[in-house]
Amino acid sequence: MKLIIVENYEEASVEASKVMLEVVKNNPAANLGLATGSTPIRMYELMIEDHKENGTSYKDIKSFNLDEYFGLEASHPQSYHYFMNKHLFSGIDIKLENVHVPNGAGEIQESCDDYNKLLAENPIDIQLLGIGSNGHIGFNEPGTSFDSVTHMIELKESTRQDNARLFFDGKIDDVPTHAITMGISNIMQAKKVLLVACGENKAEPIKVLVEGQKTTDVPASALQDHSDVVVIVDKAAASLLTK
Ligand SMILES: N[C@@H]1[C@@H](O)[C@H](O)[C@@H](COP(=O)(O)O)O[C@@H]1O
Repeated sequence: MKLIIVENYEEASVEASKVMLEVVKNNPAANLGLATGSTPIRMYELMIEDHKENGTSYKDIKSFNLDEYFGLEASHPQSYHYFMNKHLFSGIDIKLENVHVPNGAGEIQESCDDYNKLLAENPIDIQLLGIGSNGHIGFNEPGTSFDSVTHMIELKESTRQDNARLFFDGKIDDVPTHAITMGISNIMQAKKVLLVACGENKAEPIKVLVEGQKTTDVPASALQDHSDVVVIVDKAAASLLTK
């Protein structure tokens, strides 16, 4: 695991965009595993700036998002599909037919099976991850099996609170109770993983990921077994690291 500790969110975003852009520049037909949440927003802005200034093209890139709220259509302003269009896809030249987000508004088993098939056919070159304050990756909440593939999950109260605060004007009742997420086994199959975490509320799960024992209580700790992981954290998220 390569750990990069930087001063703040802006520096973390700059470092993360360098890692993503290196993959895209080396392989203009790469398969990108993408993430939502507040953390990647600035990194996506930097990718758009690079596309406009340097002409990096995404015309042969395919994208595969980690997760989607269950019950929200892609057109819903709080859906992760909508988030991706707003924060990244509308600013680059990716083809919309090459964009993939789990279907949160379809029949559950069919949506999960379709996504697993898609991932099996399109190996991911780099998987971007944030981390939940309880250590979740994607929406794989504590207790999820490391063998899991794309599945439906019930969100923890703390996760719904975190996401209500950041995206739903604090209204927890508006946050869906379930989501469809890539499983931990899908994530582990990516050739490279880039995890970015900023802020004090990420310090506990980052400590377990970097220095702790692998445990399903902190799903991100599964990454200890991946051979190519880059973890970028700001000082606050690194504040409990001792080694
Ligand atoms: N499903 C997403 C995760 O993929 C993301 O990593 C997490 C952290 O979000 P933030 O970056 O806003 O802290 O939020 C959500 O739960």
